[in-house]
Amino acid sequence: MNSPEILPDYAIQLKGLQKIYAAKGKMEEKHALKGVNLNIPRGSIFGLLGPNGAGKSTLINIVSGLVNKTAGEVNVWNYDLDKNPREVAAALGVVPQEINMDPFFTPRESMELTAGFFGVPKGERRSDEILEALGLGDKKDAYVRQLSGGMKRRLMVAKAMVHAPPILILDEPTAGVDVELRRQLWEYVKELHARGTTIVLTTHYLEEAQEMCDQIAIINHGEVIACEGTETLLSRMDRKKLIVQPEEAISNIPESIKGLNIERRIDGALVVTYRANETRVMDLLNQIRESGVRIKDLATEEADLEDVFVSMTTDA
Ligand SMILES: Nc1ncnc2c1ncn2[C@@H]1O[C@H](COP(=O)(O)OP(=O)(O)OP(=O)(O)O)[C@@H](O)[C@H]1O
Repeated sequence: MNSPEILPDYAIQLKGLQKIYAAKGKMEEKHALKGVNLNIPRGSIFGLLGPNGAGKSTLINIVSGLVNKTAGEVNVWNYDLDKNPREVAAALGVVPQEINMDPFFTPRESMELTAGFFGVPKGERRSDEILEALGLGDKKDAYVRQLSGGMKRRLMVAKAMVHAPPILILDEPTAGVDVELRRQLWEYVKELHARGTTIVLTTHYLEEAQEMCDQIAIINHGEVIACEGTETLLSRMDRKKLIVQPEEAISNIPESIKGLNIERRIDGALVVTYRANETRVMDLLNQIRESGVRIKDLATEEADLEDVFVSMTTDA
């Protein structure tokens, strides 16, 4: 696409974005987005996380023009969605959650059709190069119906990149994709990012988000409840875990340490979650020892995104 002269600070900006799905039949009206403000910096790998039904797909579908917003502003690559929908579409490559592809085309044909749709001149098309990069080089001329689920998903990514958009949006890109293919997909995404593409992704795999994303927004019930650098988000959570392996198996947690935030794992280990700011590990260990538990081994773990996510999205 023709980039505007001045590169935007933000790839995507949302202001007061609202979506109300009208009541239909037995379905009640649903306020799916309740005034979302979000700034997605150009050049970031931005993770959009939230429990099922939080509003992530609604948000992505509005930005990509599949769902009409009820109120608010959407700005993509300095273009207003209401005023310049075509420029917005050209700035985005969108990989939807569901695989939707014509089974009677080959990957190469499918790429060429999409390129034609976006008006990419023949001389500028890079279909083969993109298919190659996604590990589909030897499947270029196979019918889509002959591809495995993981291959189809990678073809969706390839198609989204056909017009070389500066922003790539991936909605749950690795659901149902095996480990090896996931790795391959992420390698390609990282490569695109290194070349300057802004990446926005939703994922249920928090580990993946933690590894991939430099910024993360957490959405819950249609509202953004956190939006920060991944490191900052993790450091805000001063929770740690102390994992104690007892000398002998314990059937019940001793009364005197039940007051701690303690759990017994399936493997018999006792896991105490504590706040590093408030509690010293030595004090915990002393309490455990005094309760009669003989300690065979121990370890500590930092909080991960999973902990942050659970603590933020669990309703009190
Ligand atoms: N077309 C629709 N009509 C009515 N309600 C809808 C429609 N699409 C989504 N919703 C509702 O809006 C809310 C947000 O849904 P959305 O799909 O955006 O969530 P999500 O965070 O993407 O969830 P998931 O991770 O399960 O895809 C949900 O309560 C959902 O039931």
